Amino acid sequence: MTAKIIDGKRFAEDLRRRIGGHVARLKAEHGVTPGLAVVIVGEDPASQVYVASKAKQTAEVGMNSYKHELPEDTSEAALLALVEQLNADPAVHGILVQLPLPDHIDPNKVIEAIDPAKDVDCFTPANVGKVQIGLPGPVSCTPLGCLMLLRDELGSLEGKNAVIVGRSNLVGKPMMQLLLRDNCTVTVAHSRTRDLAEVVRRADIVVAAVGRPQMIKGDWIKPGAVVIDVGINRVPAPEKGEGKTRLVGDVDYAGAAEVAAAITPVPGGVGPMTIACLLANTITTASLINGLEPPGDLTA
Ligand SMILES: Nc1nc2c(c(=O)[nH]1)N[C@@H](CN(C=O)c1ccc(C(=O)N[C@@H](CCC(=O)O)C(=O)O)cc1)CN2
Repeated sequence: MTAKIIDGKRFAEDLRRRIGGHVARLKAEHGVTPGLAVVIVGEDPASQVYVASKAKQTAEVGMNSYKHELPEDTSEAALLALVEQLNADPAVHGILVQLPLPDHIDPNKVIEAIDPAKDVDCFTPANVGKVQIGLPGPVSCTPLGCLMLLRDELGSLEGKNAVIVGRSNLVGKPMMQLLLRDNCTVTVAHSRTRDLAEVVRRADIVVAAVGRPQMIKGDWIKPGAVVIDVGINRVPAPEKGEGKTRLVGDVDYAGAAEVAAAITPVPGGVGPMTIACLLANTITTASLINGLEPPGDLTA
């Protein structure tokens, strides 16, 4: 079997087109222009690329984009003051503080300072709880993107055995909630799981979010499974020349593609969905802040 490649880049483009339509309707019918503020502290090169893409794509779909670039030595107090200012700004419907933050800043303190109504990452305790009990609101961007790709591929997920490898607050735990809500039987595996290969072999759906390059081998995959690879790992690529690198996922792509029914590539799979879902969440928060029903096609 050679797996179908799930084209996240194309899916994200289509999602952004739909988001553009929702922005236009919010403006024309309700006089609301959604605004997203993105905050970055420091010089991390990957974070700078992601934040630049977020700001560009926000403007492209017709939203207001506010980018705040703060130096590496910004104090925690100064960052918290900026978050407070954005919480109070009526033009801002979404606030995202790019992670990771420099070591001297406690990310939990910053996340907890964000008004849950504007928490487009869905990182605040209030919004994590809402996802758990199924109340309307934003949903963590990367898991939401994975869910959209899975539903598009499989239709109903009901009764599927889903194995998530990784238990992070960013991906593993919210992914578990979303798959449970779609009536999957969910197993969350992690670094201490015994017989991980055997656990993964039972999965109709594998979500790999462990952060270790190509850790999940092709012969761990059940024939016909759908594989969603969340990992983005930069590894040396001597075949491209000295000092060159390439991106790989958490799954041995070539091996898994021989047995899976469908698989996301890295790059071009889940990554682009993360930013598109951030824009989707901004529509959701802008709608809720203005007393409107969020569009059903943009959320879980
Ligand atoms: N506040 C947040 N911080 C971080 C998040 C997040 O969702 N909220 N997620 C990641 C980084 N991230 C978005 O911020 C992100 C990562 C990767 C991609 C992406 O499109 N990747 C491309 C490859 C890009 C490359 O060449 O390096 C792909 O997979 O095709 C988008 C967003 C951590 N921080």
